[in-house]
Amino acid sequence: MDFKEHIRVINDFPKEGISYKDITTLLRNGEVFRASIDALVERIKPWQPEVIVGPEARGFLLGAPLAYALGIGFVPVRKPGKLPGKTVRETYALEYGFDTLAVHADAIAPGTRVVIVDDLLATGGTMLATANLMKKIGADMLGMGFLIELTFLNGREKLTEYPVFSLVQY
Ligand SMILES: O=P(O)(O)OC[C@H]1O[C@H](OP(=O)(O)OP(=O)(O)O)[C@H](O)[C@@H]1O
Ligand SMILES: Nc1ncnc2[nH]cnc12
Repeated sequence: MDFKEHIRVINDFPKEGISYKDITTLLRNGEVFRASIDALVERIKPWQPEVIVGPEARGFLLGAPLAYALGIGFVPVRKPGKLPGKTVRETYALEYGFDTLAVHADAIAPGTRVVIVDDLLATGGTMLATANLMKKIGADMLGMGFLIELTFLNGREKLTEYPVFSLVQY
């Protein structure tokens, strides 16, 4: 399956100079959506994770069905002020701005085998912040998977501690 054919590219969104990779066109096609989850399952199952972690918002769209397919739990990493319990936080830089991420402090028991999934790797700031949150709560980080990687932004250089894969590259 050529996932790129189903990803819409919109130039100058959300700011001039950004070539936005829109996955809504992939998600709305049931066959392609399922194939993308199946492809993630194939890559991630051998790592034998106990929990999938996904950052808000697009990490939920792939992470939750992936966890369901693997028959394991899903832990959301959220933007601040959204989680009701005690949280740990990390601030990070985006391709277009700054943000903070938070996770419930008790979301994952120390030593739990965790894989993080997101739709897209750009500068790597989101994934590094998510990995740092996992470190803070004592998770055993097995690796990270992405649907899309923007290779020219060298996000992988921030993530050299971990195995990283992506299904399509720009
Ligand atoms: O590698 P980075 O430079 O950190 O960029 C990648 C992140 O940017 C996008 O999320 P965004 O923050 O736009 O939020 P959204 O998922 O709520 O749309 C994307 O879904 C990744 O999470
Ligand atoms: N170019 C891009 N397209 C879609 N989502 C993004 N997140 C960060 N950079 C992005």
